[in-house]
Amino acid sequence: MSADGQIMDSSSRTLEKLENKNNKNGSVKQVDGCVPFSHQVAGHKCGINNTGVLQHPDGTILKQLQAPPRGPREMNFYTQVFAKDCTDKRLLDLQQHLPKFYGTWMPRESHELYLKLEDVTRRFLRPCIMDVKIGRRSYDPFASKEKREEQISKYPLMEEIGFLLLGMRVYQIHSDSYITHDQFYGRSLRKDTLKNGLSRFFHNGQELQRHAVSLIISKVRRILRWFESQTQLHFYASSLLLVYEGSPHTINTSKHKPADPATGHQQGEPQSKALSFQSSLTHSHPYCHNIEGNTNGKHGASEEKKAKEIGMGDKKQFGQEEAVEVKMIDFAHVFQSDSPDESYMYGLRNLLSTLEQILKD
Ligand SMILES: Nc1ncnc2c1ncn2[C@@H]1O[C@H](COP(=O)(O)OP(=O)(O)OP(=O)(O)O)[C@@H](O)[C@H]1O
Ligand SMILES: O=P(O)(O)O[C@@H]1[C@H](O)[C@H](O)[C@@H](OP(=O)(O)O)[C@H](OP(=O)(O)O)[C@H]1O
Repeated sequence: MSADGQIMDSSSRTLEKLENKNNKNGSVKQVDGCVPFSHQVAGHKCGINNTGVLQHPDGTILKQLQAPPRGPREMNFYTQVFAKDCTDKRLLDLQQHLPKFYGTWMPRESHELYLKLEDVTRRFLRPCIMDVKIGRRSYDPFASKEKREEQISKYPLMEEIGFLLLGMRVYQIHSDSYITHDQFYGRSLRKDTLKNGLSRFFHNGQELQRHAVSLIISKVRRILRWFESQTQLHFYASSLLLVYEGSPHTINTSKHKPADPATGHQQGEPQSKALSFQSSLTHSHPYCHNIEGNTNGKHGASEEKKAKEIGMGDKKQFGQEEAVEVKMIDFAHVFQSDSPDESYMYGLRNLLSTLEQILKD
């Protein structure tokens, strides 16, 4: 559902309205069937219980508009790129690198606005997810001195490295659980530990998922090509969301396709070729700080449930392309320009060369 309306300043009150406080039984009452999105690995957390991004019952995700100017800027960006009458070839080309945008959404009893977006993790059974901030500066040209200093102090190496791991979640085959790393893990990485730090994202506890690395490299290269072809936009403090399938299960082309939340029409689906990520072992890394509970039983069942929900039957099959996803997200600081976005491209190139190094080892 789309909702026109005045853009409101975002605040922690929103989710209090959206998701009424715990009732006497301790359970959380949801409004409009929306629940906290379980695959968020970074970003602002707002509302009660520190909930951040929400998931709509139709499978899309809802990102609350941030306070102006950030929220309206992000909304305008999505609106411009996905405008039905858009004829700008560069923007049309950009669409494939973004989550699909389904307009704005408003809870029934609130005037708070949300962006309604494709869930990039949706088709995966056990999505391994990483959020990487790209660029040499994580503040925009209009940032105050304080903001600049604050951002620089968080990761002084940003200028030299050009990217920062903000968070990740990696499925571990043996334990049927996820390892997570937060922004402090990313900030702990130095030039000499960056490659191993990044490689943790591709390690399932048994082996390095080399195939996922190379598929992600090709998708990042495509995004780089888009940047090389355009001079009209500059992206600051924007991220790449990298996703690959952590489940060892493959296969079974579905007869049923998930519905497109915008149209109710069925969406495209993964093709039929099986994919197995096979590779050699890498070293373990000292920064692992959190292992999410064993997923046996609970998550095993939810994997099956999800497979059914997304119409994949008991198992899932990916073509090469569909086995990974790389999308640009977080557009609160995108500005018009008339020159190439050298800072973002620097970050992409360094990310690519670090990924290539991982493959060479
Ligand atoms: N379209 C999407 N599909 C799946 N997950 C998403 C999507 N958009 C965002 N997320 C999840 O939500 C997190 C936060 O998103 P995003 O970076 O847009 O929020 P933010 O609050 O603006 O971030 P920041 O605090 O870095 O500015 C991401 O790290 C990712 O885990
Ligand atoms: O990673 P952390 O420590 O959570 O820091 C936040 C992160 O750098 C966000 O990217 C930034 O939002 P912007 O990119 O939109 O500036 C936010 O600024 P904020 O505190 O001003 O919201 C920071 O607090």
